[in-house]
Amino acid sequence: MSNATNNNSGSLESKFARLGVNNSDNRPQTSRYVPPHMRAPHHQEEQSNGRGNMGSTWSKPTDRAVRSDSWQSSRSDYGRSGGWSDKSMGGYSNRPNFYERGSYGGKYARGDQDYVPRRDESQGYWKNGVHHFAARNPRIEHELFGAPEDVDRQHTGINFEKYDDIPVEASGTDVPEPITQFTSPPLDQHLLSNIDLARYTTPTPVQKYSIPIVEAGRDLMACAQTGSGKTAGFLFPVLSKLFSDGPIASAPPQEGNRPSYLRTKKAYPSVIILSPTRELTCQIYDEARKFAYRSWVRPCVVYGGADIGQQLRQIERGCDLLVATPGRLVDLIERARISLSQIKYLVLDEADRMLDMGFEPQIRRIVEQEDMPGVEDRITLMFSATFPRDIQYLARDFLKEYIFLSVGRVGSTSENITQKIEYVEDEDKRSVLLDILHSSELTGLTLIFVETKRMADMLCDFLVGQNFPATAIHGDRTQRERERALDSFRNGRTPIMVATAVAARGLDIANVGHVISYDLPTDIDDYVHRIGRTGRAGNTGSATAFFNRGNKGIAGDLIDILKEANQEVPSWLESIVRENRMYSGGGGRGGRGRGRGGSFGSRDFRKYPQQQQQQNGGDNWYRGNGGGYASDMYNSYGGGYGRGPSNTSVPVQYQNKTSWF
Ligand SMILES: Nc1ncnc2c1ncn2[C@@H]1O[C@H](COP(=O)(O)OP(=O)(O)OP(=O)(O)O)[C@@H](O)[C@H]1O
Repeated sequence: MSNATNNNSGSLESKFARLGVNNSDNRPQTSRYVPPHMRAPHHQEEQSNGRGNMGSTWSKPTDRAVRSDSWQSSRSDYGRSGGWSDKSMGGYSNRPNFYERGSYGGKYARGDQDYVPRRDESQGYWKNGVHHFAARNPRIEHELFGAPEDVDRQHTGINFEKYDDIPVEASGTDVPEPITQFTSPPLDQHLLSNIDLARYTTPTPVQKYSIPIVEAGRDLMACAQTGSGKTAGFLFPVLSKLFSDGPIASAPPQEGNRPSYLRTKKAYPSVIILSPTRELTCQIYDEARKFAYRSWVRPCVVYGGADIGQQLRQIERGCDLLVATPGRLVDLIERARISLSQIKYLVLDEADRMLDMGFEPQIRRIVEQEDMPGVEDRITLMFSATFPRDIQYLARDFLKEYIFLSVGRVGSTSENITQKIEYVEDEDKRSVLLDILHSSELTGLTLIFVETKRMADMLCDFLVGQNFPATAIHGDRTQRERERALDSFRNGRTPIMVATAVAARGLDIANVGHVISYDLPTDIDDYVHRIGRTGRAGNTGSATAFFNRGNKGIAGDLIDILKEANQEVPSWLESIVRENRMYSGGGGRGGRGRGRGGSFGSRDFRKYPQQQQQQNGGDNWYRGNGGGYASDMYNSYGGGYGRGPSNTSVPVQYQNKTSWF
């Protein structure tokens, strides 16, 4: 213990010295550490002197186009009661206005099964087995694909090619050969033209494998590092097939003998993509719009917290690909506005998070209890950077003969992210944070993760009070506030955002240079996703975590993650883990052990024979129904989830984290 403390105090004191702290100001010192905002008394004066320069080395993100409007005045959207004149009124300015012209109704409007009409001028259509494309539209193209020099678009970074060095493992029967280029063998020509517009030149490893797997009609569970292109990994093969095959030929079921004026306009999408958070759902929708540009496929989006009337009007005009959060989708099904009877592709993105958030009943209802075709008659895809074992239950029920694809170690972080763990006591966190924010090394946007909504508010207020341009995003803010916050972060008006786990998954924001885990999560997978908001698409980024004894449950997993990504492991962290082990009698870790072994491996549970599962002892939750989902990857769990052998019906207990964020 003393070892850890000493190491830490050493580092704090050296910081202290480095910063030239003047101790003679006789301020009451509640801590040995002196916050930067208290160090130089004249500092505040500088700040109040007009715009100043924030009185620090803090500078506007250098590589970002600086808006001509007052940076100071747009320091934060926080606490404002309105006055936002932003035309988009939200973070997704490239989302279409749902009241676009040209409503032509849904797919079967003319009773012609092979006719998907054009719904607006940017929409193509399908007729007599031929895909007719809409004319190109420079305005929409700019809105969807931006310009090459746009700073708020993700550009591939220097390490993009290095993705190819990551080992890939694909298990299952008859795994199709990966492709090497989008053009060999080629994806649908129209999709290729949209990929060109998006300026993608080479597929990432997950795309190289997922494209032929899905095109071969196989189910897939894919796990690849954050920021490595999983979204296109499922969108490309699905859209390519839809573009070349056209709409499903079968007619939707009739609505009985109800008179036409009583019939609701029901949508019959071919693709459903479920995702856990509203922001991620919108982001996937934006990607779908890009790659479905000018085609017959019309993407739509529905998510909670937004006006359902508007979403219904959008769907009424035709919906071939629906991106949805589970709760809102159930709502629309109950209102008989969506039928799942024509679903050909079901995608579950970040499925593990959906379980964490307590969405399992809704997901099971959508997939098993409505009119969705059964597992044999649809293609089901699951994508995430982490696959904790709970998700295997869903896989067992939702997927058939699936291929398990792991790009790199399941749940590992990208080496593009430089990780640093700092020992910081709770009472020192604000000061250390200010230090980091004042550091001249900081470039780009900074995302700060905290555990509670209250803390997000408090920390944001504190930062704004310190003249930092900050905003916050969490589940207690209205959807509109969330979108505004994201928007002002994304475009650099408030280059600091304090967030709860609501922003942890999937969000792809260009130029996030630094992720700070102000509070560490209790689950290592959450840590992996959070830091994955930086270092995306081959770019580099840094992540700093504040660790103290309250986080010791995650220490062992943290060390594994650091070692795997070739990061420096602080000696005090190793001491804490050793101490933990001694304290717990040499047993496993206190937290969610990952049971890693070897330098590379997968978690395809089907690969582990039943006998081996039993040998792992205490956690043999396999099902005796021929599946054999082993748990040896999690052998440090130490039970608690015990699922008796062969078809017992002990309910699985999922930790519901919804209230946390
Ligand atoms: N083949 C490609 N070439 C260039 N850029 C790509 C390619 N595929 C994806 N990208 C870009 O990489 C970024 C990250 O992609 P994406 O958001 O799909 O990652 P992800 O693996 O889903 O991450 P997460 O696990 O955080 O959800 C996006 O900005 C996307 O536009």
